[in-house]
Amino acid sequence: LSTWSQVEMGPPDAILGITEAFKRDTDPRKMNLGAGAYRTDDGKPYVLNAVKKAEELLLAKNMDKEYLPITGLAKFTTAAAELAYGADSAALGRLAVTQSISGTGALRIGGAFLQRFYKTQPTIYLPTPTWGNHGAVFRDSGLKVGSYRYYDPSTSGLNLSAMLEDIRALPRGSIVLLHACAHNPTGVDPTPAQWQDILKVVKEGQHLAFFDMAYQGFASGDADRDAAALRLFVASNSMPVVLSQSFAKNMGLYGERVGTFSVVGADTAEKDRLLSQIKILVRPMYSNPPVHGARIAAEVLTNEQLRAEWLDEVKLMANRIIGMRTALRSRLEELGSKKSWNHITDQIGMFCYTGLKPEQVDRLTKEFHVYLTRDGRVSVAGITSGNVNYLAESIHNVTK
Ligand SMILES: Cc1[nH+]cc(COP(=O)(O)O)c(CN[C@@H](CCC(=O)O)C(=O)O)c1O
Repeated sequence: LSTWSQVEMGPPDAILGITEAFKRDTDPRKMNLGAGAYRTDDGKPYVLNAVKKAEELLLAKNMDKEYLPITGLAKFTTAAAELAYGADSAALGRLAVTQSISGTGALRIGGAFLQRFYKTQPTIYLPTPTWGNHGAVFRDSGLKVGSYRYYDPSTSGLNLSAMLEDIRALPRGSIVLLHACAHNPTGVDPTPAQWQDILKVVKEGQHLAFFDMAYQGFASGDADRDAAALRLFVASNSMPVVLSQSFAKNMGLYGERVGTFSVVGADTAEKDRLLSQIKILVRPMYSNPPVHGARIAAEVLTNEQLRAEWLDEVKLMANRIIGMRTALRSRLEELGSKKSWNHITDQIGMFCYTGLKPEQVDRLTKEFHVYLTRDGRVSVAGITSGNVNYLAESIHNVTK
């Protein structure tokens, strides 16, 4: 009898498993609208020019491969924090920031940190729906996981009153996870005025705001605009704020795993204490982070020319996605679809929450070779001018 005979076969990942199924499909019409990874209009992954130039500059420097400090490359974490909080933010001087293994790693450090230092047996409350991996990351961090209402299927928009009601009802001092911009999977973001309402109830409940910012710049094409909610909460200085930041999408550094986790401290002395404990937590987790991606991101963020080019490319990616939203919606309307598709262009960021039912998704995949997650989420980045008509016809066929 093998040592591992009791180990069962686990299910494929709800998101990453879609790409595996897509790769197995041999039909030439196949489309991968699963994982949130940017594709150009010819359907290819995109390595930003700013990133390529940064790598050339790095190569010329003949750098060594020594260990980074536990909290990573300071040149990167400093620049990344400024990007997120704003270069003029009063919080920067008292911010405990560490490099992380992209956004997922930042969430995991955050979960572990809060489990160890934030009250006893804390619960984190996630929007309904939320990114498919959030629950597992925080459960595996030892947190209890709850939820609050967020999306309104009847309007394909935000159910603000329900969200505020649920947050008001949370136990005092709960952890509330908030998507800073480009909500995944719905693409539904609160307006600036709605963020003010959310701030008010988080403050009243003395809750901790855990911002997950995985798409800064990618949502609106404007990095400052996409960070507005985070900066609003930090500037209010009225509740604890922590942030997980990812450069996977906005810098195209997916596989380089580049991100940060940060805690806003009360002052520099507190920042030092926080950092000392984050180091003690990270050291036995993975000791220190990968160097190459952080060097690329630091180069792009601190070299004026590369930074400007990068911001142009982020806007280019965001605009291509917005263009595909418009093309898909108008094609569906041209086909005479009786359903309302306004939400396709009202929603923002990488994803469109189509409202397709799981059985309609199954038909899209089986009959039309269109791959997307069963909740009906479409990664708009996978849509191109070459396949948008076929996609519209396929969706029309399963929703008639
Ligand atoms: C909200 C959110 N937070 C964190 C992450 C973590 O990303 P990373 O920096 O690579 O660790 C992602 C990626 N989610 C998209 C990418 C694939 C994945 O699920 O992972 C997605 O939902 O498709 C998010 O959508």
